[in-house]
Amino acid sequence: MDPMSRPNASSLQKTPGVKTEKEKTPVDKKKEKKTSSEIEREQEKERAEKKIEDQRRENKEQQARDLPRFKVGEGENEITTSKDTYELISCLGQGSFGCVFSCVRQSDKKSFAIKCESVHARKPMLPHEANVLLALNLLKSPHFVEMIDNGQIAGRFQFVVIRLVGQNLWDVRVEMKEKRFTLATSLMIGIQTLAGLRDLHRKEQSRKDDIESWWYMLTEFIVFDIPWKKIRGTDRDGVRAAKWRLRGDGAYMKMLFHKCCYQQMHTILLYLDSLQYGNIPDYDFIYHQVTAAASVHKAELEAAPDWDQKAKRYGGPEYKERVAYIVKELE
Ligand SMILES: Nc1ncnc2c1ncn2[C@@H]1O[C@H](COP(=O)(O)OP(=O)(O)OP(=O)(O)O)[C@@H](O)[C@H]1O
Repeated sequence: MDPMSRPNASSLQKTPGVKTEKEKTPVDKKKEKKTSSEIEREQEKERAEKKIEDQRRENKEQQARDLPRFKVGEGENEITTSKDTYELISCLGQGSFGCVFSCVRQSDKKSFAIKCESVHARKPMLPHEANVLLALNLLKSPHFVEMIDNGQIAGRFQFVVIRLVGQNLWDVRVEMKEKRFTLATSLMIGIQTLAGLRDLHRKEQSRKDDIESWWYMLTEFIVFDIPWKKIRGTDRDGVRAAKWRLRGDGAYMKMLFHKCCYQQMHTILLYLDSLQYGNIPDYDFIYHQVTAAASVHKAELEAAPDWDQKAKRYGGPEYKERVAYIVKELE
């Protein structure tokens, strides 16, 4: 034996946390002894998981290849429909299912946004979104962008051309000082998004659920340091559990809104919990709770929003009460 390879005292030293043969109990030994069918099952599971993962990756790569291969000044930077040609200018963002570009309509040089989705998307969303936009455009809702054109590049992607708007609220908020909105702006956003949901809910069934999501959005704006902020992302169950705690734990809810708006936000949540899935929520009641919160805390809803301090006052659409709830019109 080569003396260099002979085991020495140090190589036989026990690894911390690992039991020696002598220390192992019968249960430990049983655990170690996997039957061949158990090993096979495990290997099969691993192979199946890898296959799913590979398919997912391939599908994503395929989708990326389908979308416009855009590069400023070169690449694919024009999309033509039967109505017009749109020159792509820049990439505005990527959603969960495609990408959005700013573009210029060639006939009149007006700017728009163009939203594209691969025809290989696993759960196509754009056709549904286009239908919803069309219906909302018929209703002339000021809370949704106008869709002016749509089409498809065969085998590659489908697209809608919509009005170009400003940055999304998330990005606007991140750019704010302290990354948060003032109470007045938060409540004003609450009112506008509530009115938007009310318009949207003239096609839709999930009204209660949507208003509940709206409530959590507004809570994040008002409270800022929400308990589920740190667990956002992958841990959906953690977020759900933290949100549900608000329902059963009165003290927790009070603590969350200890600075302001407890009364009104609590009333809205109790009201939402009293609704059934198919009920049409009383949007005006919720609106009155938000305006009550503004008045109690002296938040001026007519003031210029945080992102537009040059404006003298808020210039967006106003919440209209007692709007007739026309469900039939779109059916
Ligand atoms: N009409 C538009 N005008 C200007 N920017 C837009 C417009 N539509 C979308 N964007 C930008 O593109 C980004 C992606 O939009 P998209 O609608 O695909 O996804 P999202 O609404 O952010 O998320 P999700 O994929 O969950 O719906 C938006 O966050 C926004 O910054």
